[in-house]
Amino acid sequence: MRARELAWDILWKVFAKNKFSNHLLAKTIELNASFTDQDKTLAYRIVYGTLKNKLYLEYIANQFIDNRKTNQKLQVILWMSIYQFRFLDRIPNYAIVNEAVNIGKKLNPKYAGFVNATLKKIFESKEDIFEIKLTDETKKLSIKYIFPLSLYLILRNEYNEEVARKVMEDNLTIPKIAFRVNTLKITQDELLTKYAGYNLTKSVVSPVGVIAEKPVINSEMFEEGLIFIQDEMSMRIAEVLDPQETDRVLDMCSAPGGKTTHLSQLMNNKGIIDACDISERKLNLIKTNAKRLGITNIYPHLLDARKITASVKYDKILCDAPCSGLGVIKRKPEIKYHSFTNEKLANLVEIQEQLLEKAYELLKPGGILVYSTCTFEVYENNLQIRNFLAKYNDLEIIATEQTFGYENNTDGFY
Ligand SMILES: C[S@@+](CC[C@H](N)C(=O)[O-])C[C@H]1O[C@@H](n2cnc3c(N)ncnc32)[C@H](O)[C@@H]1O
Repeated sequence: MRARELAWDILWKVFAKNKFSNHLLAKTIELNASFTDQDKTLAYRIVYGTLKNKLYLEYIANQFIDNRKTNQKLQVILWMSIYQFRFLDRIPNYAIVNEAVNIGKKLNPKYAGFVNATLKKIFESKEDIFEIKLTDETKKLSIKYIFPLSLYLILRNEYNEEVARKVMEDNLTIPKIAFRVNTLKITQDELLTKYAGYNLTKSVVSPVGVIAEKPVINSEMFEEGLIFIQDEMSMRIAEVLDPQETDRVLDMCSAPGGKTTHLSQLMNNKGIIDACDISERKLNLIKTNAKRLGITNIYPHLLDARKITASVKYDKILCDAPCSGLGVIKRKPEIKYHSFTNEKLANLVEIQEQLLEKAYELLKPGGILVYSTCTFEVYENNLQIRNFLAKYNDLEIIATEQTFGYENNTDGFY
């Protein structure tokens, strides 16, 4: 499989089957051992570039096709070809067209002519096809910021125009490369000195956060378990729970272990952390991560946390609930395009409510519960907690906070 074919395959699965591009890219590249570094870079750039700009690319393509009558597989070929034409230097037009025609031909020999003719028409057009000429201001904003109209309206209704604009602008910025120092092995200052070549700076959001100017995945500091790659705002969650060395802690939805390994770090690798998750694949990542970081006080359980039947009660509980993920669209642009229906929202809200019920049952009197999500959707956040508190008069709220990604160029969290 060649780079563009691979990119098409991944984009198709993201758009048609709600899959996540990072998993698909990692898996497919692993399976294609013959891929050169150049192939990998091109595949990454086309996948992320097309995803990030999809609404704009679609707007351009729709000036040349009837999108209601054109098969979506063909539309994906057009979007990724327009992306290369508009945003990638040094790729000759004939190479873009040839590769696109080959992908079309493989899908259906009849597609080749359509792809060839449409792309030639687009590439030979005047520059003004790239201007957004819509008169409806809301639709124009949606394309300008590459932000689905439905999400813009949710933000506007649930917050206000200013917040909506800032979230939309932020969604186009490049996320920072952030990681957490594993203080079980090294201090933040020691790490900064040892790896000065990475131009590392201290985070202003978390005392163990660090920002790097270049990727740190598979670096020596990563392999040696000195760091955990994590968004800075996500680090705040374990810090807010503030677990102690003698605590018994429950992390209800813990995989792949970002917050649970941080909890362990804050507990000096002492006490007990019961870490549940329903995904076996992701739970295995906790084991791998804990091993790399030198952590031994986490006990992973493959379990639906709503069905925990433990007789023990916990000093501290973290409920980092499954959610709509709208706070992480800067890092995972596909979330914007996954359909966000009322039915899906209602289902998530119900699961979150059931998790909170279980947390209440398992919390010691005087214990502390942190409920967190990576979304700005109020039904999953403020309203969820308001309903929860209304049910029990022995619960007291210590603090609530909704953060948006635009405040510190982080992910958005509740
Ligand atoms: C937001 S992610 C957790 C991220 C994790 N806390 C971290 O910091 O790395 C939500 C997790 O909830 C898990 N999940 C969903 N429903 C669950 C349930 N009923 N019980 C336990 N885990 C669940 C998902 O598999 C997913 O890994």
